[in-house]
Amino acid sequence: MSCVRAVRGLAPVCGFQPLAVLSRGVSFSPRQVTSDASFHSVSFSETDHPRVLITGGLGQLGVGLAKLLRRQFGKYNVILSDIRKPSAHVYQSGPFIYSDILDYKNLREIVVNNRISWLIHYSVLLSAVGEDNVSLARDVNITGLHNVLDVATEHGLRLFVPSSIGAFGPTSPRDPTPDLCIQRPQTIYGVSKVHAELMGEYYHHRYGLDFRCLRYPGIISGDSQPGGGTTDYAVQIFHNAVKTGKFVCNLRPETRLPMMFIDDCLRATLEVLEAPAKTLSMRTYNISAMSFTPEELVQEIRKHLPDLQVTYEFDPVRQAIADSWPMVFDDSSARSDWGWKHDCGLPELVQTMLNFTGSDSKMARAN
Ligand SMILES: NC(=O)c1ccc[n+]([C@@H]2O[C@H](COP(=O)([O-])OP(=O)(O)OC[C@H]3O[C@@H](n4cnc5c(N)ncnc54)[C@H](O)[C@@H]3O)[C@@H](O)[C@H]2O)c1
Ligand SMILES: C[C@@H](O)[C@H](N)C(=O)O
Repeated sequence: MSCVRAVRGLAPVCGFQPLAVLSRGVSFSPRQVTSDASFHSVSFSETDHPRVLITGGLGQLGVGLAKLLRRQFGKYNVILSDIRKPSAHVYQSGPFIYSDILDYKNLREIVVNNRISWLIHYSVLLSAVGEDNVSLARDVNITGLHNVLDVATEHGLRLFVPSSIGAFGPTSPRDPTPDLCIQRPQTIYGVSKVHAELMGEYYHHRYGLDFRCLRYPGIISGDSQPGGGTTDYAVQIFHNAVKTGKFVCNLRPETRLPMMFIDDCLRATLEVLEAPAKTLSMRTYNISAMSFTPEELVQEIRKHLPDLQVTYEFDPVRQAIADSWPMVFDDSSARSDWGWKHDCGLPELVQTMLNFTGSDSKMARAN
């Protein structure tokens, strides 16, 4: 069995609620917003489909999300953006635009000129690279978030910001970790994620911003590389297993972390974005699929590649981060509120990843 499934049909979604609106340097009332066309968000009755902007879209998750959303809403209704140069394939597959999340005016211009109605905020420095450059992580993850919150509020956008298992810390309950509990993360990444959750919920409460947030586990993908996180080993092992038959793991064998296949993660994102507001009892949800240790992953891969050789040389920074994160994620609220259900467990994940990396390396050898 592999982890491939059709996306649910598009349900109609409601527009933003015209409560008091926040604007940089300008304060205006809901009535003024309605009368000023240049500040009015696109309502779904005008277009049928949302107009989507994805920030930080050239990382591990953005290209896959754009592909999914373009299938659902049309190629030209989904714009990828980043500060990096896209590959020829990405550039040819749909609209791409340069956007530095720290440039507020540029962000606003893109939203206005393209009549954006959904903003999906993926720009980030992940947990391990964030510890290498705290000041940049603070800028991108916190100042960038402020820019996105303001532009989304000002223009009545639906805003999705992912959080992470990294939003929890050593004093959180780790097995299982519920939606609501102590959150005292010990990384700049985790601190910025708690900040994003709280700011988004505050803007929802204070200004009516349609903020939606999922706490993703470590995400495993075949056709995109992770960007410097603690869970990266669980992607890299497949590439090494297929190419060289050897892998050096930077976490200890018994380190248990929640993980998810990318297709489940992206589908969850679309589902929560489409969920009628009345089904959301919260604005920030845990989502989960499986939890495993490096040792358990190796055992599962060895069912297909019995000669795989693995050694463990743990990286102290990543190990300390992993030891402070949830081991098992409780996502019962997402399941009961808006019907979240994962498709892919560990055996299916391994089969799917080996199919992908195997065919990928055969193609590379043939070229
Ligand atoms: N991948 C995972 O396992 C995982 C797990 C939990 C949560 N998340 C969250 O999902 C989102 C996407 O994650 P990802 O794995 O694709 O991240 P990634 O690190 O792979 O990609 C992040 C992107 O942000 C871009 N970026 C950096 N600085 C920027 C700036 N100033 N302006 C615009 N873009 C900038 C980078 O160029 C990069 O392409 C993030 O919010 C992340 O925290 C990811
Ligand atoms: C878990 C997640 O947020 C990311 N993959 C990281 O390890 O930093």
